[in-house]
Amino acid sequence: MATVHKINEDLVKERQKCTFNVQELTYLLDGGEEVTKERREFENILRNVKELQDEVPEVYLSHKERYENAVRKTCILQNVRNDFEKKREVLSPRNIFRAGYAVIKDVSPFFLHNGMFVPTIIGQGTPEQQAEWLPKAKAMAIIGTYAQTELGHGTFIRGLETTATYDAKTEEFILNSPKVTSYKWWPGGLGTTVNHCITVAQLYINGKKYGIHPFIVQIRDLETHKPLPGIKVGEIGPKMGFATANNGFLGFQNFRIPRKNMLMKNAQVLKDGTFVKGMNEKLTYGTMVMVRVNIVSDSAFHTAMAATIAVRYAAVRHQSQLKAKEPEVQIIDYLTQQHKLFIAIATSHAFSNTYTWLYQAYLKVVEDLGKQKQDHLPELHALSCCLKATSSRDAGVIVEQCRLACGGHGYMASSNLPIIYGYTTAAITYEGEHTVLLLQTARYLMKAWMSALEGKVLAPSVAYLVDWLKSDKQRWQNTPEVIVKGFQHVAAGKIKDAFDAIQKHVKAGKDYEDAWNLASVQLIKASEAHSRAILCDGYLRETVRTSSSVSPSLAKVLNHLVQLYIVYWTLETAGDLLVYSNIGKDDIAVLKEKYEELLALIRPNAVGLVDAFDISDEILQSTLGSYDGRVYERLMEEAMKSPLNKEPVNQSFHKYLKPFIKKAKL
Ligand SMILES: CCCCCCCCCCC/C=C/C(=O)SCCNC(=O)CCNC(=O)[C@H](O)C(C)(C)COP(=O)(O)OP(=O)(O)OC[C@H]1O[C@@H](n2cnc3c(N)ncnc32)[C@H](O)[C@@H]1OP(=O)(O)O
Ligand SMILES: Cc1cc2nc3c(=O)[nH]c(=O)nc-3n(C[C@H](O)[C@H](O)[C@H](O)COP(=O)(O)OP(=O)(O)OC[C@H]3O[C@@H](n4cnc5c(N)ncnc54)[C@H](O)[C@@H]3O)c2cc1C
Repeated sequence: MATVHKINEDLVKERQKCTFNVQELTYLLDGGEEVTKERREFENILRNVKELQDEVPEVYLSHKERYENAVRKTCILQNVRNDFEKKREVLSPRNIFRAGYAVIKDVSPFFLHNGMFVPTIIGQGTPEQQAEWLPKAKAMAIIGTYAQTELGHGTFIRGLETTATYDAKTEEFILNSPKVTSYKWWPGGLGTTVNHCITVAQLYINGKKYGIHPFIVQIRDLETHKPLPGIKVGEIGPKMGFATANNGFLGFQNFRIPRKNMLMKNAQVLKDGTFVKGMNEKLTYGTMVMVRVNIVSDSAFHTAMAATIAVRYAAVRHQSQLKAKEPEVQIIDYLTQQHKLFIAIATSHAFSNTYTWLYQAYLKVVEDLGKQKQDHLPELHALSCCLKATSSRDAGVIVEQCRLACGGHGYMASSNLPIIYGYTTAAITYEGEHTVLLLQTARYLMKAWMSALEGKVLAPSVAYLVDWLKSDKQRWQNTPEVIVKGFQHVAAGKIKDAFDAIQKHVKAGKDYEDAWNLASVQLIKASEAHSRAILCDGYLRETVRTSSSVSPSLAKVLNHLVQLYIVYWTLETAGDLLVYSNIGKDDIAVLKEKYEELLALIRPNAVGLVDAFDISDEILQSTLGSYDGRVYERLMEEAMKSPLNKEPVNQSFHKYLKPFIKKAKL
């Protein structure tokens, strides 16, 4: 029987102070009581699977052992999931995603199968293609990944070099990687796990190039798992994080696949080699849009994980005295600590709220595309780019801030903060590099500005540009609504400045492309300001919307959090607001006080707020952040698992140290 430990007394007191119902907030964050129950039930089943408990912490395993252990556990997880889903409805994707952390400390080698392979078959395949591959993929009779990036090109996908040449005689495509730079590089699970992949390649028919298209390719024998003839595949080696994601490389040499393997929901190649264009060639990029939307949700979760660890630790940790002769204080009582941590909680809420509406917008576009309507696609692309970029970047900063807030112990692998950081920082690059995505949004913003100048009606997310052009800047008030308008003014001002900068360079004789490059620092700043305005506006709206359907005590806390988020960003960007809005120095001074008041208001609820994220110890996997707060005991228990502590004297003493010391004595 597992030993039940006493909960740390500080945490007990913190939980007694909480002014709202923690469970009510958990249900709200999960999207309903039923979702929470489903999640807890599944996590509980996993908790009791003995084979999922690691005897040796993953960190002490070799690269190879770590991978093999991850595959072993991922297979068990999949089987448990299949059994669970046989009895009930299919688990929600977010619940599956969360449960994965309880099983594998790092990233699953199946991450890309569920994250991109299956969604691409759904998003890019015809009904016939879906009927052929989806049942096998969903049952994991075939395991796949998404192989787009190459050694030479990741961002500029029109420049990909893998070729798919159509041979009308045999009705096949011939895949080739002409140069070393054409090798696929990065796809998760590709190294040694998957037997299929979606390969994105340049289509050639009768010597003519038709751009990039997705192909479903079997790369390994289903029985022996050996690479098929014409396939060169392997693992790319250790990285900063993603230790068990099994990222791989892949090259093709005259590798033939049947015509039906080109995913043809959009463009098609007919038997005789006729190319039929799709409604919009950018629909080929559809899976990336979906994943960018999901990354906003991932960012919310990673921020919640880091906040949970750091807030609980800050409640348990005592260090230094505020006043002489008084006991050492809980570090959470230092205002600077609250400044580091409470924004982490609020940020997670901001991203969850943003994901809620962004995902609805995504579903609406998918529905519209089904009816051949694509009016909202450019706006969704622009939103998903800047919100992916900003949420992953902010999450990276917040996770690092939480690590710093844990002092030296935050640097321990057993705190789990390094792994969480590895995860969040990877997301800043993958699925569209940060700057590149901000520039995609900037492209949309420049067009929107032009339309605003022409008096056209704009899409809702940029409608503030028209308001800004029409009205004088509104009189400043320190209310959340007016501050959000202030963020919109900053965004509008920066968009105008970037636009004018481009025009200035063009007037001076530059090509538009060069002018764009010369203005690109301003362009990314405009895009960032737009993201912040969208995040604050959406977070405020969602909070107002939900506040009417929750208890008054919870509504009050949610209101504190959204205000904290907005005031924090006002103070962080005060310089911009002074330039572009009517805020005055005195308003900023008042907001500084307001910020301190909000920290004080949130303080009694800090532990309750992170408890409400309801991240189980198995998922958190942190010595510093466990629910019972046994920080020091756990640190010592984990240290004792070090193989170096398994013997009183390590052999290196006899081999090297002893002779070395002896020599030094002479
Ligand atoms: C809860 C569940 C959680 C699951 C989590 C799953 C996680 C999965 C893990 C993922 C691991 C990582 C995977 C990967 O990284 S896969 C590889 C990702 N690669 C990229 O993202 C590449 C980035 N590059 C691009 O997207 C394009 O090259 C780029 C957009 C930068 C440029 O493309 P292109 O050169 O073709 O286009 P232009 O810049 O010339 O623009 C032309 C117009 O096209 C519009 N456009 C561009 N992209 C899109 C799009 N996706 N949708 C709609 N429209 C698009 C663009 O706005 C231009 O329009 P205008 O001409 O009107 O301005
Ligand atoms: C952990 C991880 C997992 C991944 N998983 C997958 C996967 O499963 N499948 C897959 O296909 N890919 C995957 N990738 C690849 C990933 O999508 C690319 O690395 C990413 O899109 C960035 O492309 P790049 O590496 O070519 O960067 P580059 O484009 O070479 O970026 C280098 C620098 O150049 C700048 N730059 C590039 N273009 C421009 C521009 N137009 N304007 C201004 N600046 C520019 C960038 O801002 C950046 O600072 C993964 C990557 C990582 C790190």
